Amino acid sequence: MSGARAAMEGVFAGDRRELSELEIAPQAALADEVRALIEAVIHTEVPETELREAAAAVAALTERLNTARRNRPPAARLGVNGMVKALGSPVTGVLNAIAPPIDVVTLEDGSVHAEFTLTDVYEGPPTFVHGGVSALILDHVLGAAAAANGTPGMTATLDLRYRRPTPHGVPLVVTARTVRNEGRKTWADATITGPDGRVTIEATAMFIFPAT
Ligand SMILES: CCCCCCCCCCCCCC(=O)SCCNC(=O)CCNC(=O)[C@H](O)C(C)(C)COP(=O)(O)OP(=O)(O)OC[C@H]1O[C@@H](n2cnc3c(N)ncnc32)[C@H](O)[C@@H]1OP(=O)(O)O
Repeated sequence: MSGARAAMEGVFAGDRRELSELEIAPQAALADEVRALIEAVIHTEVPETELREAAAAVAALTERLNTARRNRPPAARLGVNGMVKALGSPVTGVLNAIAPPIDVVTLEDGSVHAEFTLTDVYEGPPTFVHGGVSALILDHVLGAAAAANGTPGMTATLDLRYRRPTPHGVPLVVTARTVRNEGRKTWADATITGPDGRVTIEATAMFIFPAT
């Protein structure tokens, strides 16, 4: 079995250490603090001596956390369809400080939906979200829609149409749905919508369940 096929099998099978909600909470709280730290590092104007002290303090913390490590990011069976959620996902992972994180829900009609706000940590052009960050989020929700359809796959193609800039610091909506499946291939469509109700990005992707 190739790495890709094994990864897809893992979407539905529990092949990772699974944490309970009680185990997740304190580690998610730590990730929240690190998220705030990332923002503070970008915006701080404290003097150089304080920056050096802060760097040493963070290095000491990292060393402390590394005294007991897992060899893979953990998962939790909190999703629908018996799907396992990757707690370290850069989009939805509550344990990943670089994830916003976005809470993606599956609706009764099989589409997936999330409401979220991105801070200027994800800025590309001034005041707007980086296009690559939007692509990351869209790839994820498109993949989640394919998985929610019972047909997960690796992203084979991802097409984006950036219709207008996506602002940060305001509520955004992302939705995705599976539109077609043929054998190992699944197609899905998605949009990101701004607070004025206008679509900022349209996306379509094709996912392939690996042969081997
Ligand atoms: C822990 C769990 C968490 C769960 C969370 C759930 C949500 C997760 C959301 C995460 C979302 C994030 C997701 C991610 O980030 S996935 C990461 C990004 N994607 C990749 O890295 C994919 C890399 N590529 C591959 O692994 C393989 O090439 C794949 C699997 C895609 C195909 O390799 P395979 O060996 O199986 O294919 P085949 O050669 O037998 O060809 C079969 C057919 O497909 C056609 N074809 C092939 N490639 C392409 C292409 N690129 N465009 C168009 N067509 C293509 C080909 O012509 C043929 O067509 P036909 O002749 O039959 O007509």
